[in-house]
Amino acid sequence: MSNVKIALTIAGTDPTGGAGIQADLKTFQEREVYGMSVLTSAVAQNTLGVLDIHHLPLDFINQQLESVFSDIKPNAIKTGMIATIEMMELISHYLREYPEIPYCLDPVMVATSGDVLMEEISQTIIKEQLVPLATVATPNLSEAEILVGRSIRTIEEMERAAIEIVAELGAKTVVVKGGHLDGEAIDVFYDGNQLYHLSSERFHTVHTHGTGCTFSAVITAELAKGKSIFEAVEQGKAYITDAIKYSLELGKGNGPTNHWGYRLQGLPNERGEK
Ligand SMILES: Nc1ncnc2c1ncn2[C@@H]1O[C@H](COP(=O)(O)OP(=O)(O)O)[C@@H](O)[C@H]1O
Ligand SMILES: Cc1ncc(COP(=O)(O)OP(=O)(O)O)c(N)n1
Repeated sequence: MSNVKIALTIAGTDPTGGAGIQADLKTFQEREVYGMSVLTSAVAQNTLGVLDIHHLPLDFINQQLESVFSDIKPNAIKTGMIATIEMMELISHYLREYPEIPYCLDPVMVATSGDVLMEEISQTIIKEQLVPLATVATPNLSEAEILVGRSIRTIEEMERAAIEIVAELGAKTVVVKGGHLDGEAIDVFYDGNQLYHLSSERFHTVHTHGTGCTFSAVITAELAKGKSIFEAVEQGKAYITDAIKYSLELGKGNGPTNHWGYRLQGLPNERGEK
């Protein structure tokens, strides 16, 4: 029996490879876990934005899930773009069947480009169906705002939202990501008992497409290896920091991060920063 650890992502696509399933699989590979993927929506997008979205038929998503679970059981699961209520219901059914598998919920709602990746009506359902199943949820500021129903502009407000997402919405733990605030890049982690700040310098770059996907994919990979949630989140922060620092300057808009950036630690980046 193989000892290899296995991570599954259930998400949409990015043909330019910076976000979605493509980013998740690259990250799984870099973290040395075997990556599997179930596709929810095919998205025509690039570094400038989203052109079009095609949702896969529900039956076909179900067949993909059946293909995976009837053959190769993952050690951890991540969900990204789940656009419709029907998809959420289907996926939550599988998650409930395997409560022993750690689950990282990246509640993807809107891309950095401003394009909507989830039907508005599904925003309520994600709260009810998916958040309570999450081992760790990783909302960015605007997603956390939708989850708690008020604006979040300060670290204290991030902390209050983190506590509420665990205590009232039922996630086991949460990271409220501060990528869209100013100053240091501070994420707030709440484990149900204690609040932690994960901070890094802020890089002044437009190349942050897919940061959230990549961050949550690292967390999933580390959970698949049996790491604690805190260790997984710390690793996610270290990895995404290097991925942004050594971003590849690709595309005409908000380019992707560098999924092998952590291997370049200590070297100067494209902007001459060490
Ligand atoms: N310019 C930046 N410099 C350093 N870290 C960043 C920057 N932008 C985002 N991050 C980090 O990347 C991760 C993803 O955050 P965020 O961009 O808020 O998520 P999303 O991509 O879901 O909007 C977080 O750990 C955040 O702190
Ligand atoms: C298919 C797909 N899933 C998720 C996203 C959003 O990715 P995220 O990591 O939040 O980064 P931005 O795109 O918002 O920079 C996506 N774009 N596509």
